Amino acid sequence: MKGSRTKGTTTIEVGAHGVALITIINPPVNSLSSDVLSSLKDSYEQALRRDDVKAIVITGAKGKFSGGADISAFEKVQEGKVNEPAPDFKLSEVLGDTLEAAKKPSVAAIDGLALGGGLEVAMACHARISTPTARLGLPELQLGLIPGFGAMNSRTFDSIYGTQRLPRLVGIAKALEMMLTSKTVKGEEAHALGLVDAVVPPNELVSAACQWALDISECRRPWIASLYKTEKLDSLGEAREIFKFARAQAQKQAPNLIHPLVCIDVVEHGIVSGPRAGLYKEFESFQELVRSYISKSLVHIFFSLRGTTKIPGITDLGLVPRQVKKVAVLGGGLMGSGIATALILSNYPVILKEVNDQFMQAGIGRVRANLQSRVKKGKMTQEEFEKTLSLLKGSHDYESFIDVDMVIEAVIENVSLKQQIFSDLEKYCPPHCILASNTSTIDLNLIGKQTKSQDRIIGAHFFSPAHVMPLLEIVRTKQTSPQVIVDLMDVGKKIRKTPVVVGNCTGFAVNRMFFPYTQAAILLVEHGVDLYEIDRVITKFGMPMGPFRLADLVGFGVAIATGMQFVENFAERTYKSLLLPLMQEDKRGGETTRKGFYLYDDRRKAKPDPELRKYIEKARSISGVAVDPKLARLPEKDIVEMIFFPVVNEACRVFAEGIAVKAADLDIASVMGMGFPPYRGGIMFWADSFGSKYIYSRLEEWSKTYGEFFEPCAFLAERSAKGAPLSSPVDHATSRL
Ligand SMILES: C[C@H](O)CC(=O)SCCNC(=O)CCNC(=O)[C@H](O)C(C)(C)COP(=O)(O)OP(=O)(O)OC[C@H]1O[C@@H](n2cnc3c(N)ncnc32)[C@H](O)[C@@H]1OP(=O)(O)O
Repeated sequence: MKGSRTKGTTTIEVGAHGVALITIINPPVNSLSSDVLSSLKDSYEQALRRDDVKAIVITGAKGKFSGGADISAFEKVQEGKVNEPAPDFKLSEVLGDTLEAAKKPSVAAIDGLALGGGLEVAMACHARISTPTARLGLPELQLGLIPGFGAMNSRTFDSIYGTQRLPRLVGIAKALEMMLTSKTVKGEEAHALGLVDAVVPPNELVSAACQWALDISECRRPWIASLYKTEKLDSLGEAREIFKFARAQAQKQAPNLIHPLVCIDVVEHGIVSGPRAGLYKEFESFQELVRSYISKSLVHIFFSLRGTTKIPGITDLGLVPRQVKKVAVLGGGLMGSGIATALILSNYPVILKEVNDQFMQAGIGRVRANLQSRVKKGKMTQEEFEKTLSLLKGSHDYESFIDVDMVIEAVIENVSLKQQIFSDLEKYCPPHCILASNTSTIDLNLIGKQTKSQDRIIGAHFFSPAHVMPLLEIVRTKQTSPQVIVDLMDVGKKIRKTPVVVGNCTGFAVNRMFFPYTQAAILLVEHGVDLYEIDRVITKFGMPMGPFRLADLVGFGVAIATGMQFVENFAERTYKSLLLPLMQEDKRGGETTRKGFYLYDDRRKAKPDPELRKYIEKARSISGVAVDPKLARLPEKDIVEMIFFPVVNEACRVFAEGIAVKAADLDIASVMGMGFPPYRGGIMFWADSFGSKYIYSRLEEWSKTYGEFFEPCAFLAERSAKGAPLSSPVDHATSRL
């Protein structure tokens, strides 16, 4: 699959007017594989040699300029399969610019996208013409890299160098913003910034670019080498201030990441010491970064994200998703209203059903508030607000369900209530209608037990707030039909969620991984680790918040109810503690009650509470646990391991049971559902950086001292005995899929 992307070519066509049109062809995004680059260099040299060519236009086939360097090539470097970048890189090669210093002018004709190396090629041309909808950007930082195309391809097509050209075209501050946020700009904005020279409709793109190239060659327009432009550059003093501010921002936003700082250093070096020195630094830094753990992790996440939609036996059957025209959501609470918001934002007409008018109005009110907050943030106009909200209709009965194509049930986690609802749905909805439940823990077979519609029952597990969180856990039972899975995946994609398809069990994949996360934290606290220290260390590790701050946010009611499901189903590995119930008894229910593990002021700012000691001591005495002096002085590294290795242990069980098709799906589920830092590659990828033997031995050691909660599972024992990675495919899983 990834291998097929390394092909590709370019074509060259010389028109009567003397312009050579070079087209990059490498579907689906015209990535710059080494084959494409060699061919680009050949075509370019041919154009330079030919007497009938006065000027050159570079474009991309099928309305896409280029999605940048071939990311699978980085993966090969990272896996040690190839030894690129070329070790025989010489500065003379840098000086021998292929594009910018050539004797004939070149113009980039940009439609669709010009990203990363794609934009770098365009910036090395002497002018750029784009369509209004084209997206231009340098998103390399998302892959743990810096724009450094020349470094990667010094043998074939050298001196493209994005970190040096973008500041000279759009100014230092805007260039840093574009690189550090990886955000793209559209044609018109790119024009206003000076990144492109003209914006034209798609059907005029190539002819306008050809004319522009001729104009340059015939001296009617300026011949501009962006590397040597200076008018957009600030004075050195101003530039230093911009770099200082950017560094402070980068450190604040991503304290664990080095590559944003490297990017700033490289840009600064080019400004202070000149573009050539900047180019050399870019090359050196790129070589280091491409082999870094962070880049490996982020490249792994890039492909794993796209891999979630490839499910053997489902997505390879050639099924076409059916059109879902109308959706009903049952329950207007926090989840139901969030789901309805996500749907109407993507233009799905939605019926929101509640038990009575009061609840229905409250549900619609929540949707309205969700949309209003978008208006406030400038993400939506008032007119769009009205139009979007008009897609939502309230109802208290099932009469209007006669023509819905999908129902998503989002009522409270009560088995008999859900069973009743699904029996009703079977009666009122058309026979093709998809019957989905947003349950976060309950077995779907139980929910659909009283129906004959098991083949169209499916889990659509959203994460709160549902209109914001990017993950959609799609749960299939053994009876769910492949067509229904494909339909829900399609709706998921349309509402901009990443769907991860998992098997049916209590807690599915994400909540099963979450369960030991909170449990381990409570166990450590009862054994003497400071609660706020745990949250601090876990946040420093890269989670959006620590386990206790999260419990406050979710609310103790939900946390206790979910916990009960796990106690019932996985009693042997549950650490039983009364800490949460004791606090709840005292009306400390988390953030909504202004008191949980933290105290909250009017602006929801969390503050530690010394009072907590009394609850911890009481819970400790009920559990019969004594403070372990060793744990009271636990180093940060051990806190991280004692919290996350139990999560790895559960992820291994989920994988071994076949709940997840591949380990990479658990990486995505952990990143998008739990907030696990993407630059650590996801839970299984991170675990493999320690090795199965190490994790197994640590868990075994702790299980002897602190009990069954830590006991390593059979899968971990087996992988450890073989010294095998945890993420290698499972051979004999008793698949639940
Ligand atoms: C040295 C240089 O400075 C470094 C670089 O240039 S690094 C590369 C910079 N470019 C990027 O980061 C862009 C990455 N790609 C994207 O953001 C998106 O794919 C896109 C906006 C181009 C297209 O999005 P979308 O239409 O939703 O398609 P998407 O599903 O993401 O991609 C389609 C296929 O192209 C592949 N693909 C996309 N960009 C690719 C790339 N640059 N290299 C290799 N494969 C790529 C995807 O893996 C996917 O493959 P699959 O069908 O086998 O799963």
